[in-house]
Amino acid sequence: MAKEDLLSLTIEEIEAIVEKVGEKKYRGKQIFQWVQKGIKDFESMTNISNTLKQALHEYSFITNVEIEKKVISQIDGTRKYLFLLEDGNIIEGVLMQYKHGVTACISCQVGCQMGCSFCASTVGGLVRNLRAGEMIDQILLMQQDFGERISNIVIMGSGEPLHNYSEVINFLKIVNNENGLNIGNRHITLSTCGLVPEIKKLAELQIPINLAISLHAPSDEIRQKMMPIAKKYSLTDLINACAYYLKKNNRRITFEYALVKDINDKEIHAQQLSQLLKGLLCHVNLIPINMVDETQYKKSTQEKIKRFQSVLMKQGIEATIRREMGADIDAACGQLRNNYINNT
Ligand SMILES: C[S@@+](CC[C@H](N)C(=O)[O-])C[C@H]1O[C@@H](n2cnc3c(N)ncnc32)[C@H](O)[C@@H]1O
Ligand code: SF4
Repeated sequence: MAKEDLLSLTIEEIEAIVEKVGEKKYRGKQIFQWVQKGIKDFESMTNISNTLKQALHEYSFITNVEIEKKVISQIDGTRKYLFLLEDGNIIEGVLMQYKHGVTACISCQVGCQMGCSFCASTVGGLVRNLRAGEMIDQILLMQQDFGERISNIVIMGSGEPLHNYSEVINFLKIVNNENGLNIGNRHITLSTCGLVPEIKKLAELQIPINLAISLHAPSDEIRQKMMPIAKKYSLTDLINACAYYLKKNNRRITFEYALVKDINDKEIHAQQLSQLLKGLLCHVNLIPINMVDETQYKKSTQEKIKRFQSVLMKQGIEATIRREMGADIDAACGQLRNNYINNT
């Protein structure tokens, strides 16, 4: 039997293991509390008997991610981390300090298969999915390193969360548990490039997380040039899935729109976008595109971005311009990892 990763399991799943080896069910909760505190060895679990520790050794292990490198912004204290997984793979995480608390941005896959033309995370393709425990450990490590409670999570590092659906759902269950990190669903944002069937599946679960859709284009034609997923699902399919999500959850959806010079940043594009989103309970987050070595895209000017915003606002679509965090350590998402891999 393959050993189970305790950090990837819910209390109920650990209870099942504990009962299988003839111990009392409540021990499951105690073990969950230890692993979710970041304890990595069974010996430190002081309220667990030696017999149970022996059984845990036999049937399970605890994920152990390590910090490989850390860069701290001199401007706003934003921290970028490279994490080393047990199989030698490298992923990225970011910690940002806001007035309303500390936010952790985590990865959900090593690399990404989706092939968006502006994104550094997809350059080497998808290596593998992360387990829920590997997502939890990124948060535990950043929290430990920073010394303050992380109150918000964004699943916006490398990878497409809805392409690693079941482990991401497990992660949401675990991170929300009051015996563990206890981060409320309303403080969690899941960002997706728009996998339509999975958006509908997620809608059915009615978990009150924030959903962000990486839209980036007002028409199928432009979106297909930027994001291969747009060839599989049209904007009509995507917007219908969002409407279904809203019907089930009644929580405002965020649309992310990275402005690229001359590609999607003209007034006509803002008009088209307003038409597309009319009537939806939503908010548009305008992002100056981060330039990635591997692509030819250029940033729109601040003036153009402001004009784009004002067209949306005039049409009644709420829009904000994302504040850049850690501008001095600004490596676009996935870029830090790529540079590291290329130079080692
Ligand atoms: C790296 S993705 C991970 C989550 C998910 N795969 C998605 O696409 O939403 C997080 C966000 O970063 C955006 N992004 C990726 N590359 C970017 C770039 N070069 N400049 C600005 N935003 C970028 C994505 O479009 C997405 O909105
Ligand atoms: S933007 Fe998201 S979906 Fe697209 S390649 Fe990057 S990580 Fe993958």
